[in-house]
Order: sequence, then structure tokens, then C-alpha cells
Amino acid sequence: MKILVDENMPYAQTLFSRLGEVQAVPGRPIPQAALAGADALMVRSVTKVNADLLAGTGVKFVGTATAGTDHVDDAWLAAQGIGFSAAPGCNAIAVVEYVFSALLILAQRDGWQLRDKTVGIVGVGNVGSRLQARLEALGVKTLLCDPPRAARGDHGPFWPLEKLVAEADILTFHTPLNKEGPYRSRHLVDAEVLAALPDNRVLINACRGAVVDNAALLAALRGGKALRTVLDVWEPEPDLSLPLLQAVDIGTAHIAGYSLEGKARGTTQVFEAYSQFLGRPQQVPLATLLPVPDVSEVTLNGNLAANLDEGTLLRLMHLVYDVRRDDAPLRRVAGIPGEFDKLRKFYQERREWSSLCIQCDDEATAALLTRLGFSARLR
Ligand SMILES: NC(=O)C1=CN([C@@H]2O[C@H](COP(=O)(O)OP(=O)(O)OC[C@H]3O[C@@H](n4cnc5c(N)ncnc54)[C@H](O)[C@@H]3O)[C@@H](O)[C@H]2O)C=CC1
Ligand SMILES: O=C(O)C(=O)[C@H](O)COP(=O)(O)O
Repeated sequence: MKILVDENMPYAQTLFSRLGEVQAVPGRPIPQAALAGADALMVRSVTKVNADLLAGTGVKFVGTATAGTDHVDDAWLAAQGIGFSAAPGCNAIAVVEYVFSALLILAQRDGWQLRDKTVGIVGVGNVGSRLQARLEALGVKTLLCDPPRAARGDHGPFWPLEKLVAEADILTFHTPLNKEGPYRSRHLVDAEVLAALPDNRVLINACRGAVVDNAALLAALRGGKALRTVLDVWEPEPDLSLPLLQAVDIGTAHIAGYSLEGKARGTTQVFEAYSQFLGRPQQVPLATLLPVPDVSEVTLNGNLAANLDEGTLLRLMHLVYDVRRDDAPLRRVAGIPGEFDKLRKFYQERREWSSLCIQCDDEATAALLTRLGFSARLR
């Protein structure tokens, strides 16, 4: 059995070789010749999976080690009887930690406190709900917008986007890219929404580039719109607009979800799905794959639970991940053909906050840090 895997999928060789012969290939584009004789294909978001790629091949299963699935024509796969699995939630924590880092950097730069702000979360799934939980732990007010969940009667409250645009200081987008249908999210942020946004707000897009109309955003920023902007995703990728990159406050190469834990979960989720598909179910505990982090333990002195100051939180967070390490390289190489993908392929190892164990003096501080996503213990 021949299993093709994207070369940017850590641990794929180790795991999938338990099931068959593994060949690692580039994902953008997949070399067509490699598909000859392949039984299964494991991709990332850069590969368009559709009839053009797979018609006439023997591929019987496709896995994508990603949360988003807009690159996959799942209706066509189903019609062909080809099995399919994504990796829902695999990298949600990484995206949340990216958003926190960006927000606390902007807060420090502009002299405000996150605790004094209202954060509007658009798309309250794996990423959005984890973001809300951590913001809540810090005492930050949130407003949620998720029409599909509202229609299902899920516990909210959920509000229309217009309310978030009018009232939230920070708007952060975590929806799938729905190109059509009742919950269309393509250009959810368009010229009209941008015009309606009051001055001095923060806009974050860490879901899919086209959720924000990039041309309209550039026009607004060029027109003097007072808006702090954080973009991890672009319309289009990899050929993003250089003027837009220059105009945003933080810009990164679609790496918000790129923690080692997030990528490893992506691989293990599709591996488990494929082994299930083959009738040979196997589970892979994440801890058996991950290396020891560079920094694994620090001590925090004193009782900080009552009012954990945001400067301390920023220092703790940035012992693990600081989004500026990804902003600077993109600005250096954007516009050079191939470099956007190279930044992603040779991504410096990044861990999640849970990899840092914080020793604390008291239980309340340890409990707060745990709710925020760190590992914490009493000393
Ligand atoms: N930048 C990056 O590295 C990453 C980007 N992503 C992107 O972020 C998206 C969200 O990720 P998850 O939370 O894991 O997905 P999810 O599927 O768990 O949650 C998405 C939520 O958005 C809601 N939604 C759908 N259409 C909407 C609309 N028009 N308006 C408001 N809400 C809407 C859904 O009901 C759902 O609750 C993914 O689809 C993916 O495209 C995900 C992980 C990493
Ligand atoms: O999971 C998703 O959805 C993402 O956006 C991934 O972080 C994208 O990573 P690649 O699959 O493009 O490496």
C-alpha cells in the first residue's frame, strides 16, 4: 500500500509507515506522477483536493491534517466513495495563543489593558470557544457571533455581526471560509463593515484570508482608517499584497496554528482516522511523540491570582511564543517567489503554553494559570 504524505507533516513518516509504504511530497503543487499507484493521500491546506487532482487515480482515502477544509471538494470525494477525514481542533490552542500574543503586544504598544476591552469573537468553534474561555479566565468581556450555532439553539448568547462591529473594541475572526450558502463568510469584512467600524479598534484575521476583503482593507487603511490590524492569512496566498503587509501592525505567513503540538495532533488525527478506515484502529498519545521543550519550568513568586498583571502574563506567554518572531521574517522576504512557503516549511519549533510548568506559591495563582492554559503546580 502506498501512502502519499505532505512533506510538511511532522511524524507522518513514523506513523504512516505502520500502515504501508510512505512517500513524502511537496504540497503546492503535488507532483501528479507521485499519485500513480497511491492508495491514500495526506495533505495540508495548500493542496487543492478535487477531481482535477484525483480523477482516474486509485486514491481511496484523503486526510487533511488541518482544521479548515475549504481546499477539499468533500462532496466530490463522497460521490466517488473516497474516504475523507480532517483534523478538527488540532491547532485551535496555537491560534488562541497567537491571538493573545498579538493582543498583549498591541496593548503594551498603545498603552491599554486587555481587561478593559470587549473582544468580539466571530466563529465560536474550536478556536473561538477556547479563546473565549481564556479571555473569561482573565476577566475580559466577550461578545460572540456564530449564526450557525445560534440557529442550532446552542448556549450563547450569540449576537449579529453588526452588534460586534458597533460595540467590540477587538474583532477577531475564526470562521471557516464558506464561499456561498446561508453562512457565507467570504468577505464577511467588506468595505461596508470597515466603514462602520468606529476608530481605534483592533481587527484580527487568523482564519482564512478571503474572510476579509483584502482590497477593501487596504483601501480603508490607505484612506487613514484608524484601525490596528493583525493578519495571519491573506487574499490570496502565497502572493499576498505587499502594500497591505506594510499597512498592517502584525503580519505573519499563515502560521497561527503552527505549534508543534498542533501539527502533531493534526498528523495523529488523520493517522487514527485512516487506520480506522482500514479496519486497523490505532491510537497515538501525543506525549509519546513530542520532545522536551527548550524552556520547561519557571517560578512565579507571590500571590498574583487576585490581579494577574498583564505585563507578567506577557512575559510568561513570551517565554513560550512571541508573534513578533513571525512578523519580522515575513516582512523581510515577502514578494520573493517561494519565500512565503519556505517560512512555513522551515518553521522554527514553537510550543504551546502548556509546555511551560509554572511553580507557584499559592493555589489560586496556580488555578488561574491553569485556566489560562499553562501547566502550573504548587512549590
Ligand atoms: N491561521 C491558521 O493557522 C489556522 C486557521 N484556521 C481557520 O480557522 C477556522 C476556524 O477554526 P476552528 O475554530 O477550528 O473551526 P470550527 O469549525 O471548530 O469553528 C468554526 C465556527 O465558525 C462558525 N461559523 C461558520 N460560518 C460562520 C459565519 N458566517 N459567521 C460566524 N460564524 C460562522 C461555525 O458555526 C463554527 O462554530 C478554520 O475553518 C480554518 O479555516 C484554523 C486553524 C489554524
Ligand atoms: O488547520 C488549518 O486550517 C490551517 O490553517 C493550518 O494551520 C494551515 O497549515 P498548512 O496546512 O497550510 O500547513
